[in-house]
Amino acid sequence: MREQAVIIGIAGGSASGKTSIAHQLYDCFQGHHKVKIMKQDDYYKDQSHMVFEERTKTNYDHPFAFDTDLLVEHLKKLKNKETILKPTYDYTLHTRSHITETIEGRDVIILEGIFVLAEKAVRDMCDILVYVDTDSDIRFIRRLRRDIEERGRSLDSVCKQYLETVRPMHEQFIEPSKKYAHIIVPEGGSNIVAVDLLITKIKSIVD
Ligand SMILES: Nc1ncnc2c1ncn2[C@@H]1O[C@H](COP(=O)(O)OP(=O)(O)O)[C@@H](O)[C@H]1O
Ligand SMILES: Nc1ccn([C@@H]2O[C@H](COP(=O)(O)O)[C@@H](O)[C@H]2O)c(=O)n1
Repeated sequence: MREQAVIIGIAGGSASGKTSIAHQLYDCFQGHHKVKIMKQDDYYKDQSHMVFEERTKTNYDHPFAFDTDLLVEHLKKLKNKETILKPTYDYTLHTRSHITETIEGRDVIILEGIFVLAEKAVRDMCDILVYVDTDSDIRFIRRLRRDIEERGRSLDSVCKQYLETVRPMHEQFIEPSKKYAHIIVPEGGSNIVAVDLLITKIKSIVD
């Protein structure tokens, strides 16, 4: 087994299927290796000093919304299989939760998030860079359903946020970051062939 962890970065638009692919990779490797899924969203800046109303106005699709310095610091430690104390995020409150997770050294780190490819310091930490490419209408429908069911949002708030920030920021930052990908996966987690190829490639590095 390698002395350093292998870091797989998975980027793509909101609701493109990053989490689904991350879980498929996790399920494949976890019996043989120590694996951890890391969510870039856990590194959204803490906003507990702001009132809730103010937090709803943040642009969550701009790089400034993230504490990228902390994420990179943690990735460096994870690369060397050192332990980190990872923050966790609460989408219903728009800020960090009080829970901190201790993550000990792992062989494989699967990092997923909208800016994994767009942020140079983050992508430079990854051994394999994946972009999940799913059409925007499909992503919007999935996001609408998910945000209402799981993130405590209303139909109006999802539509407003999508038009005001999610869509323009996707076009400005996320879509252009596709050029940094080693592998582009159309149709997200339902693309079994692409996920199989990805698994084969990761195995060749890890084993
Ligand atoms: N291939 C698919 N077909 C139908 N729904 C999907 C598919 N992939 C993901 N979803 C759903 O879409 C939503 C977003 O998927 P997810 O993998 O969490 O995307 P991301 O991590 O990119 O935001 C989730 O509710 C998930 O269940
Ligand atoms: N308080 C927040 C924080 C983030 N978001 C949205 O989450 C999206 C990223 O997560 P995915 O699982 O969809 O990749 C991003 O587009 C933010 O708009 C939010 O709505 N509220």
